[in-house]
Amino acid sequence: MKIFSAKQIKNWDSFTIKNEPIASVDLMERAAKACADWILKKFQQPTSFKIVCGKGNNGGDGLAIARLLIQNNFPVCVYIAESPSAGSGDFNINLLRLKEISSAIYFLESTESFPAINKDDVIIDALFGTGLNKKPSGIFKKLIVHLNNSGAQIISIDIPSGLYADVHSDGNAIIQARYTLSFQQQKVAFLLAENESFCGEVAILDIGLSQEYYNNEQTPFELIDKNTIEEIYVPRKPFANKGNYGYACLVVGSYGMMGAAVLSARSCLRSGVGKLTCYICKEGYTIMQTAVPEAMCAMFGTTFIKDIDNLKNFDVIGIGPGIGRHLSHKQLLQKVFKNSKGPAVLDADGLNILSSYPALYKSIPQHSILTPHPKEFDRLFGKSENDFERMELALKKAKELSVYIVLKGHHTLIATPEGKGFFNSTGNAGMATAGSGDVLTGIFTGLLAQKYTSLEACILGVYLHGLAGDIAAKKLSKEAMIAGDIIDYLGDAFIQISH
Ligand SMILES: NC(=O)C1=CN([C@@H]2O[C@H](COP(=O)(O)OP(=O)(O)OC[C@H]3O[C@@H](n4cnc5c(N)ncnc54)[C@H](OP(=O)(O)O)[C@@H]3O)[C@@H](O)[C@H]2O)[C@@H](O)CC1
Ligand SMILES: Nc1ncnc2c1ncn2[C@@H]1O[C@H](COP(=O)(O)OP(=O)(O)O)[C@@H](O)[C@H]1O
Ligand SMILES: [K+]
Repeated sequence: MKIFSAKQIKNWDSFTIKNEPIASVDLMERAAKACADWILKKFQQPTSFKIVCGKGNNGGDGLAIARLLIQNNFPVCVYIAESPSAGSGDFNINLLRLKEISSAIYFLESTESFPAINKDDVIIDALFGTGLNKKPSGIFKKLIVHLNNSGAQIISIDIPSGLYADVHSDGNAIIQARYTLSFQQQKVAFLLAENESFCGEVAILDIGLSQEYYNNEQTPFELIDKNTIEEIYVPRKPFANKGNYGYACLVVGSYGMMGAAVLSARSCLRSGVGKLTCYICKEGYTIMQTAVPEAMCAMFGTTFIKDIDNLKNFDVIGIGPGIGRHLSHKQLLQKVFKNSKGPAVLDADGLNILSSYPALYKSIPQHSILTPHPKEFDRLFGKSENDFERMELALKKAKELSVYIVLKGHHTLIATPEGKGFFNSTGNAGMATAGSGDVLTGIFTGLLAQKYTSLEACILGVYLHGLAGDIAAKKLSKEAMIAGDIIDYLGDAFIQISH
């Protein structure tokens, strides 16, 4: 699903109004109705709502929601933050409509007029939406702090007030919502870790914006969903033999870190690869042959010997999980780069070694997949001040090096050489456990070996990994699940996407 910027959403809104056609106030009513329906499902009588509105269309939404809740017999008080700006047209229409059925409408002109809020009240935040055009200051800033300090649950309409949709919000006073009810689609700001404490649970409400605009409008950002996966996934052919599904190599593990090797080997095999050889240190031989009998093993000395022969035999090489940081690994990386038939997969200490030798960056095979978590990313490309900056840098570096950068997190970002950013929609905090990343490396390696393109392997890989993690969390809990469980449920994840 495409993710549009605030400006594009505004244009989408106007396009819908003009081409559906629908009056803008009726579109606002549709948005308010979607919010009110969600709220009515969630909250029972006698919840008392305090709705805080600005004077733009976000405030207009708030006024319309107030009317709909009052019509459903909920106690509602409305507070309008005064400002020199005139209310928007649809705000004014909705104010008149509300005045016909309620007198509990108050204008906030100073801190003294701020309402006392009971912890059991539910606040609806309709102060600013995507039209936020400067840092909230003065009474607005104080109001946001007052609402956050109240201890009451806050439902933000469209976006937590004070948060920018497409750029870093640089110290803004921002509403800390328990729920955000946003229209039509996700916003980039919701997908970045730095905004977690503001957005709460995000619900996306369909308000019927134009499909035609959606189809024709270009955007660099997409959220990976079921539809994306349906276009990529290729079912196995009935007459296939293992030669059809590739020969993968994993350069993994070292003394004390054979677990990473085992996890990546198991997940590679469980991703459908035809054949796998693991290059491991000699201390790991028995471990690997016992834990993963399906994988073949080739051995190095204690810390990997300088040469790996026969790398050219493989369709794809994945390197990194558990290899540690040994001096000889520079040569190892060089060998892998030189002998890769196509893209390679680089993870963990593979990336850390790379970051010590920036001169090697330009010899990374084209369209390789780099899978850093934010700290590894910063080591590779320098420290970023915030998540937006890191995201932009990932897009820039992916283009510059012609690689796919999988920046891991809650919504993992795939930055492509074409300048696109795909956010993952599966996965959960139960996956924040040692070894989850090793599992992902195995999946990418397995998918690449099966001739998925790098982009397809990235998209399918992160989605399956997260989905298997979601199934594991459901069966075992986020706390008790471990990385090996993600592998155990990969099969269920494949079954889900293939139906
Ligand atoms: N698009 C859709 O699909 C649909 C969108 N809809 C809704 O419209 C919303 C967008 O509405 P919008 O464009 O009127 O902007 P909005 O967020 O109300 O803010 C503008 C107001 O805030 C003020 N203001 C801004 N920053 C400020 C600051 N720091 N400090 C103080 N004031 C500040 C600004 O004043 P100004 O600066 O212009 O004087 C103006 O009064 C969107 O989020 C969604 O809720 C739905 O109704 C229908 C479907
Ligand atoms: N809170 C979370 N929500 C969703 N996915 C997560 C979360 N925490 C971690 N993950 C996923 O788990 C994996 C962790 O990788 P990484 O940090 O390399 O771990 P390790 O080095 O222990 O294997 C990544 O794919 C990441 O996206
Ligand atoms: K809001």
